[in-house]
Amino acid sequence: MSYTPTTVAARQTAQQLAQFSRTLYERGWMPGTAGNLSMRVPRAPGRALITASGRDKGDLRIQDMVEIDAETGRPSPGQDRASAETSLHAALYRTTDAQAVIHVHSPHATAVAHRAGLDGATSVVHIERYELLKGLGLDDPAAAKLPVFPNWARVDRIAEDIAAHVPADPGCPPGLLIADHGITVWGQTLGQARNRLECLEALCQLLVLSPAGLNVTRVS
Ligand SMILES: CSCCC(=O)C(=O)COP(=O)(O)O
Ligand SMILES: [Zn+2]
Repeated sequence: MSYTPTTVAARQTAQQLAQFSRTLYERGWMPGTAGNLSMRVPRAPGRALITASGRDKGDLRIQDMVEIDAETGRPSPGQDRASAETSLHAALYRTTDAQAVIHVHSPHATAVAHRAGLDGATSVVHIERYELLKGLGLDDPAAAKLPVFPNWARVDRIAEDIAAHVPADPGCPPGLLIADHGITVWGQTLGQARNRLECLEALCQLLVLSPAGLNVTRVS
């Protein structure tokens, strides 16, 4: 059954998600139904909305959202199928201060995720010196260690890797890559998450353009 908001805050959240999704789709970052967005619902502790699975992300409506428990990803009963990647969002709500999470398949981040992914192990891409690092809100804006997680077929396993790594690494930016797949970014608002996404996508573009190549180290 399609989603019907029961509060003004929930309606506004659903509208925001649909609008952001359209913008990201139009940039070419959510091609062919790829990508998913979620946001905690203001004044509804523990609740979040996430995009339904398999929808055209350039043409979402309020009804295309699914209400979930933010930290477990469990959907409220009787709704459409939540994003297949809901557990990634839940892992970030559980382990960070995220209020909003964006997952897209933007081209440069995905290219870096393809090159830097290791077979069955987590790695980090070292990003240094670029001014754009200041857009990530890190304690040390001179360097970031962008993690790259294996793209396990079982999405819950990727979520377990994320929950184990992200809170444990102080150099970890508010974003991560999944090998051969895409990028996930979070923030205190959807706007902040989008700005961080723009910085990381631009940084990945610079890494792809740089003749120095990628500086990748293995974590596990
Ligand atoms: C067509 S891309 C394959 C699935 C994916 O990676 C994605 O981001 C979209 O999945 P969802 O279930 O959220 O539509
Ligand atoms: Zn994806």
